[in-house]
Amino acid sequence: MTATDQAPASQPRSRANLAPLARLLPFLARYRLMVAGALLALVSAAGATLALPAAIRQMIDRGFDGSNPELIRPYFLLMIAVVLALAVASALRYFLVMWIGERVVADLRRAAFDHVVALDPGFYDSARSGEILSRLTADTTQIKSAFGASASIAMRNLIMSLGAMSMMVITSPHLSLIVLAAIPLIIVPLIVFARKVRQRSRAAQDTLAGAMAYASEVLTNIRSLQAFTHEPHASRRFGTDVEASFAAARRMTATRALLTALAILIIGCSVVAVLWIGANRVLSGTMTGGELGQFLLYSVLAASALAGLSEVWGELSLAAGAAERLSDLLAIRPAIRAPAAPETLGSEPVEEITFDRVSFAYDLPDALPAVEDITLSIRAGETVALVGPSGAGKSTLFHLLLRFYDPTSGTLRLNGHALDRLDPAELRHRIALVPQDTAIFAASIAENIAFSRPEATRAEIEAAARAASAHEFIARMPDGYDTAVGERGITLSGGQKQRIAIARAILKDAPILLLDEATSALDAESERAVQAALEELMQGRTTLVIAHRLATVLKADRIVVLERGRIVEQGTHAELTARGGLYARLAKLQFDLAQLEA
Ligand SMILES: Nc1ncnc2c1ncn2[C@@H]1O[C@H](COP(=O)(O)OP(=O)(O)OP(=O)(O)O)[C@@H](O)[C@H]1O
Repeated sequence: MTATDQAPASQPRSRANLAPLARLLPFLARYRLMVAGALLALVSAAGATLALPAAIRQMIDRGFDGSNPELIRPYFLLMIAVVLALAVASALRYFLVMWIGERVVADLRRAAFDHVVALDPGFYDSARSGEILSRLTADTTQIKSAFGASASIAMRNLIMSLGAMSMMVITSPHLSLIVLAAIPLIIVPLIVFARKVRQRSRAAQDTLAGAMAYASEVLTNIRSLQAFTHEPHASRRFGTDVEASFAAARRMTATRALLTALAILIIGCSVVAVLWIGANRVLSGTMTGGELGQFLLYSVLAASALAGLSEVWGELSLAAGAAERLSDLLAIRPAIRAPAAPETLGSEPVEEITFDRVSFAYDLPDALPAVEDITLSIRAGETVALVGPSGAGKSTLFHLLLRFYDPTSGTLRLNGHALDRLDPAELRHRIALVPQDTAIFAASIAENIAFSRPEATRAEIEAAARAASAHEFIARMPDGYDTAVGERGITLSGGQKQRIAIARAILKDAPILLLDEATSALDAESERAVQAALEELMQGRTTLVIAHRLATVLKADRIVVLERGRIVEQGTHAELTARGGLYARLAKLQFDLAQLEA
């Protein structure tokens, strides 16, 4: 699966109803006071806006009849007071609502991140990490606008449209009837057009997301790209995607422009019609000029509030889609959890690791067991080498020991405690893993080593690096331990990365060591440095090693040979070679070369 395949799926989906937004109410409930303040500001601003036309009417009807110019003054003063209230309430509303939006989304991002990093590796076997990332970014941003700006606009427009329409009826029931009859004429075409705009904007977004996913894939693999001089092809492909997204955006903009023209035309014609009918009523003396002015202002307010509502509806429905996906993610329970009352290892030293008839199959349709009926006991301080063809189940044994998965049947124990009776964190504290591919983060060398123990002092980090034969190459770097290494350690060689991983494990100083030897060949000097570092690391620890090097196998106390998930042979190098079984064949094939090199 490529990032390109993921992109459209990771776009926020819109929802016909807004119910999923309610699932995020607990996040909002923490800030009740701010919400109450925002509502108060909202209602005050709407009230002030609705008071203006009434003040204007008084001004026209009383002030302009020419009998007493003095009468006009209090109305101007009143209007200034109303404008002042409007300004203060609007600013407050903006600040509070935006604050709530930003706060809720910050909480949501933290909750979602904490949640996804705690999910078990089994979840990530089937999940798309691109999609999870987009939930953390795109979906939360969508929700921010819903809880922030859009919610505020929607509520203001709802209150304004209801208020303005009520005031219209109060001002002139007769004219209101005419307007009410015209409302469907205005709204239906607008809704149809708005839907079209929404569809087109989705299409534009999806095309762009595809282009961006492709760009990110290209940048991640920039070296392969340039090695294969693939740049012109990549530029063409990206160019085509960007042009397609431009075309989609152009279509959306054209529809939107048409929608604007239509809206102005329909609303304008309705206002002129009302004005014409109203003017006739003023001329015939059944209505005052002020009344007509007031009515017109209310109808303009109501119309713009309704138009605003239809605009934010799209925004809110996108947010509802985002909220649904995010709350689904938050509702996933990790398969691996600490039991309610975990047994504890306390300060017990590691005495024995046992696999008791352990079988396990990955959660895939029709998956064969990755390991089957494994019975194995490893004593404290012992070094056991796991050997076997690719896919034999060696890494799976590591996954089970780290309790990334629970076995399908059988039990793993540490000092007699079944692993699922322990808190996974306590178990993992006792294990140091040196994987084949070292995860290097975009940070300094020191921070990368301290990954296994972030509170370690510089002296401890340096001691670990020395023990891992890494100090020399680090000291030669421009800023020593403070040298920043690129994302995924692009500036480090294979052997250097391995020694960083070993330094990490030394710093962790855990009693159990799981070592997945790297298969990639190193030059003789790096090889010796790594080997020396490993020997230092294995000192006094209970070690399980997936062995690819003859030197490692020769030093192991015991070799366990796996084939298709089962243990087929066990013994020392000499015993197993003498037996002439799978190990003898593998050793001949794999290690002859190594011996030649040595
Ligand atoms: N995350 C996973 N999801 C599904 N199946 C998996 C997963 N990891 C491994 N498998 C399958 O389980 C079996 C055992 O794999 P495992 O990685 O344990 O073998 P291995 O002996 O470590 O191989 P190698 O030496 O190539 O790393 C294989 O058939 C593999 O396809």
